[in-house]
Amino acid sequence: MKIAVMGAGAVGCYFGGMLARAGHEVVLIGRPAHVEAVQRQGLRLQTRLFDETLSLAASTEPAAAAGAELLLFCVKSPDTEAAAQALRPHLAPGALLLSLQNGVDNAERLRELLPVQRVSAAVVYVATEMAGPGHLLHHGRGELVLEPVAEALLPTLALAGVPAEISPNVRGALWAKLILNCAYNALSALARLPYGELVQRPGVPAVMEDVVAECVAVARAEGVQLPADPLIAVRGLAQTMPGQFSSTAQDLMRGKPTEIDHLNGHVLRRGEALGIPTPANRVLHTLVKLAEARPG
Ligand SMILES: NC(=O)C1=CN([C@@H]2O[C@H](COP(=O)(O)OP(=O)(O)OC[C@H]3O[C@@H](n4cnc5c(N)ncnc54)[C@H](OP(=O)(O)O)[C@@H]3O)[C@@H](O)[C@H]2O)C=CC1
Ligand SMILES: CC(C)(CO)C(=O)C(=O)O
Repeated sequence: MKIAVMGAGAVGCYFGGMLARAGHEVVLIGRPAHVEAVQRQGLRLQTRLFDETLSLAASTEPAAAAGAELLLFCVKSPDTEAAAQALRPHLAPGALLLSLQNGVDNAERLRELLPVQRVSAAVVYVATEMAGPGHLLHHGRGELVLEPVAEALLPTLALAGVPAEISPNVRGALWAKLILNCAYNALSALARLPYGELVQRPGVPAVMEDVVAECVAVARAEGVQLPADPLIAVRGLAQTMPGQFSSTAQDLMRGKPTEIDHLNGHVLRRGEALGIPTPANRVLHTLVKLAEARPG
């Protein structure tokens, strides 16, 4: 299968790399530093189970997606519009596009922006990072939950070592992940603490409960069916990932823009539209925006 990855970063290089390793014709579309490294010396895929360097195509040009049957859309949520506009002229209408992104509305936005008939949101359960140009470091997991439109892809993913399942309630699963992000990401970023220490600090569990209650109220008003009790999931995350810093913390530490507008920011915008107060989410969103704007 010809596969294009838009956004050759931590998620794109992992899933694109796994598919290339299974023999598919994969092209990574990304920024010059990563692309040049992959062109020069291949993609190093350092996972928990193996450490291999793969030879695969890489380009800085969205035109490299021409002819792809499958697109993995893996940019951060604030980059969705720009990346989609760049891809738009090069997509075949019959292609299947998977949005491998956090946030709950990327697939919806892509359906409006792109001429492809099949778009599926993917809930991504993986921990990966770019250890350097052309070097992907995988810390664990790697499963996807997809919409029914992507069902035909399951055998291909399974053969590539990517466990995936189809859910009729991907929206609920995306919201469940959004609630974890709303509870942890901003607090971990602002306090610069990993989850295990964060939840030990006075006041933090109570703030998280307020954040979750607001998210649940907005989700219910949106007609979202949450698959499980979000508060139990939130309490569990610090136990399963005690050493983890949120992606928002990592972005701020690297001086990069965060996805906060699509996390707590999304909840507060939907809350405003639906007449549901979201003061805890609003404060966290504003504090992260202030931290993001701090020079250096
Ligand atoms: N990393 C993880 O473990 C997980 C991430 N996610 C989600 O997956 C999504 C992707 O995250 P992640 O892979 O970590 O992010 P990264 O920043 O590592 O990767 C995205 C890459 O795409 C590049 N990019 C952005 N726009 C374009 C463009 N128009 N053309 C070419 N390249 C572009 C970025 O460059 P630049 O930085 O220069 O803009 C960056 O290199 C996010 O929504 C994230 O929340 C979900 C679960 C786990
Ligand atoms: C689930 C969580 C909170 C894990 O770190 C995450 O998705 C993130 O950091 O963005």
